[in-house]
Amino acid sequence: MPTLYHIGFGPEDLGDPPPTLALLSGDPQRASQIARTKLQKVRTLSENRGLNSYLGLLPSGKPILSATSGMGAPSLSIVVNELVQLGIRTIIRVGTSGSIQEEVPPGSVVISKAALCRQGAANDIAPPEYPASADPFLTVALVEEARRLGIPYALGITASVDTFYEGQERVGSANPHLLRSLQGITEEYRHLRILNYEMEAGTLFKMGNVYGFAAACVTGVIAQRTRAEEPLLDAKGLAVERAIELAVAVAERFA
Ligand SMILES: O=P(O)(O)O[C@H]1O[C@H](CO)[C@@H](O)[C@H]1O
Ligand SMILES: O=c1cc[nH]c(=O)[nH]1
Repeated sequence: MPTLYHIGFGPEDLGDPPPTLALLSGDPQRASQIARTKLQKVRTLSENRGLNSYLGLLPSGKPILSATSGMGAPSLSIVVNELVQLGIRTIIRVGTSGSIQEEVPPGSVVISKAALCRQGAANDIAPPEYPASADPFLTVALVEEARRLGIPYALGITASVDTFYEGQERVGSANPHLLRSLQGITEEYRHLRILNYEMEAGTLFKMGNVYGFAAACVTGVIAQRTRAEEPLLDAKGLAVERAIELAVAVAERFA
């Protein structure tokens, strides 16, 4: 098999034994942070299109990938498809999200057991009503590690949508008109006990169920939508560090 077109590396780049688990960040800087701070003997596989991918060893010596999905489901779907073609069988999304519940504070993490998947790309993979559910074993492991490490977490349902502004009911943006169908949607989701907004988990979960790989998602909470629309940069560092620490601890158990 040649180099995969978008991710920019192929089977011959993966070493022996090749990794079967990938930590997948939306942000290439986070993929790099994971590699730099948590892995040993790191090799940059590609920085094609900003889809930075790193191969490295966990402290136990097991190889994993730290890769980038880019923002949103279309980009994630391409990266995940190509990673699975290369033999990846476990994917943990390490992301950021905005809380819509008062009791899920910035700086904490959300472990998604399933997603409300309002994402167009996912409809090319399975019907809208197909379950966007996370792998139960990975998800329980994330909860166990959060408890062991003393990381504040919430376990629940995530809303995965296609847009950061309109789809997450942000009104203070360049768009002067929020569709009537989106006005009040956050309040409705709050009553449905959805915890947070982000932009990839639902499609990742559906892909996991259809393709037959294990998928999970942990996101650091960087916005409190019960109070404001803007991301809180002061909370971001800790939230992301916690999400990374959890994902790496679970990777040790599943790689
Ligand atoms: O921080 P990442 O992993 O990119 O995740 C979140 O951040 C981006 C929006 O700011 C979207 O990709 C959303 O899902
Ligand atoms: O509010 C937020 C924060 C991060 N990512 C999102 O998609 N929404």
